[in-house]
Amino acid sequence: MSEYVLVLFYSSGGHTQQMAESIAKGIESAGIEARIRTVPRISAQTEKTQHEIPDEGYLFASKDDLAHCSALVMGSPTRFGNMAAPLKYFLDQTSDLWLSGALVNKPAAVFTSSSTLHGGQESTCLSMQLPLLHHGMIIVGIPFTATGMHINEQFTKYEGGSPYGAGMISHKENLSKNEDSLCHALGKRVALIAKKLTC
Ligand SMILES: Cc1cc2nc3c(=O)[nH]c(=O)nc-3n(C[C@H](O)[C@H](O)[C@H](O)COP(=O)(O)O)c2cc1C
Repeated sequence: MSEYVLVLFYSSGGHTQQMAESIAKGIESAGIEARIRTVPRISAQTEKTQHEIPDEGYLFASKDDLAHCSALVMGSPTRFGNMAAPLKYFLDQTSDLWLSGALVNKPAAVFTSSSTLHGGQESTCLSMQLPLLHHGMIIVGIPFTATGMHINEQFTKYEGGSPYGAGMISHKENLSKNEDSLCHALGKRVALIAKKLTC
């Protein structure tokens, strides 16, 4: 079976998706396939349901995508300081993987995009790590030695990115240079750790 890192994200406005794509480039720079998958919006019983295959964009993740990955990088917009419900809904259907220990000892990292600097990026990253810890995954962060995390830059910048995970402040259209560099670094780091753990 081929080795891949699953980049699992939800995005309604495209910012978190940009991060997922940058992280995927970092993963592939380490010589492992990045499999990008999203999750459907949640709809109430009274609303129309979505097709199994989305009309556009990335495929929806299956539980098999998660069960067989070598590592996971998971991202969501910040929603009231926490992950968005569609991603949580996907995770809430993974009890069987928890019971079988399918994700135990696999590396995992998180990322988020929020509209403001103090809008809860860190609480979102930390709370996204909780279910992954329950699954027995090994949490990977971003060291301060990474370009864009240097202490002088952290003191002055109005950008996302922390030791807890990659971040993007979405008042602007695109990832800044530092944010992009931290997404890339996180993807590469997770992929390199996955390689070391599997060989
Ligand atoms: C219901 C809701 C809650 C949100 N909560 C926060 C928040 O707590 N802090 C914040 O800075 N931005 C918040 N936002 C803004 C989004 O985090 C931000 O626009 C994000 O970049 C969207 O990502 P996307 O383009 O990938 O969907 C919220 C947006 C929505 C719709």
